[in-house]
Amino acid sequence: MLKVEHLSYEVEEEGKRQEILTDISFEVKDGEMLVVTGPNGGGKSTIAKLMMGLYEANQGKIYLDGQDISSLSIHERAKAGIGFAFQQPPRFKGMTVRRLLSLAAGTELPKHICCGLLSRVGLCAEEYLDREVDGTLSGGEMKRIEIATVLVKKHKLCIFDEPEAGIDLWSFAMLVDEFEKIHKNKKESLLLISHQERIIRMADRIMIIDNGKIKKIGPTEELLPELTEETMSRPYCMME
Ligand SMILES: Nc1ncnc2c1ncn2[C@@H]1O[C@H](COP(=O)(O)OP(=O)(O)OP(=O)(O)O)[C@@H](O)[C@H]1O
Repeated sequence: MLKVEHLSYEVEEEGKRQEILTDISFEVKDGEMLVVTGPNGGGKSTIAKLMMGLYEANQGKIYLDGQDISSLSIHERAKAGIGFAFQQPPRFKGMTVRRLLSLAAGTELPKHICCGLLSRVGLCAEEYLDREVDGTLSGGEMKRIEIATVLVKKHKLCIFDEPEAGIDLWSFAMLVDEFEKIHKNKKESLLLISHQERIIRMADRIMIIDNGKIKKIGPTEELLPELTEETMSRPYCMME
């Protein structure tokens, strides 16, 4: 289980301190799917980056299965069982897709396993295995390859930051199926940041982040009607 207690994060810009997140506390239980949503700039990606270890919180603690992981590096958190896919995946010149998948798996993967993984995210495997993970891949291709690096092995917690961004409708449907499978298996917990109604509907619970604070957190059946109503009356809107 992931347990987050009183997390705050601030940055310094031109000598002025700016609070990005204030007193964030929540849990993701074993096998649970928590979807984080809310207006642009609210602080969702910052939460994901704090969980991954890309940023260090100014205050608060993060526990994974009771272990305090607050000061562990990205690498150590990955070893502790956190898998993550960024909103904008990094590119690695000189590294092939097959090598990247093997690195994520922690073992040299045979061709048929790599092909199976790429097919799960809607990529025609043979075409991509020897491609470099560099600027020649489109945003949507890169995004799907990164999602495949999370699917490559079991994690205690998988974090996906806006997996829908830049993905075509056909591939998106396949990704939703993958998330559903993980969710039904109940062997991994899911923390998904999304604006997509299909993903939000799959959640066990929803957390709405607005202006650096938890605006609401609760069961999907309770929050979804409110969320739908609210988005109709303000500019923030969920994608159907
Ligand atoms: N290092 C930083 N320096 C200054 N401001 C930052 C920094 N990181 C994040 N911010 C600001 O913090 C706020 C939250 O950003 P974040 O990316 O977490 O929002 P978000 O909810 O994920 O938004 P979106 O839905 O657009 O992806 C934004 O206003 C952003 O500009």
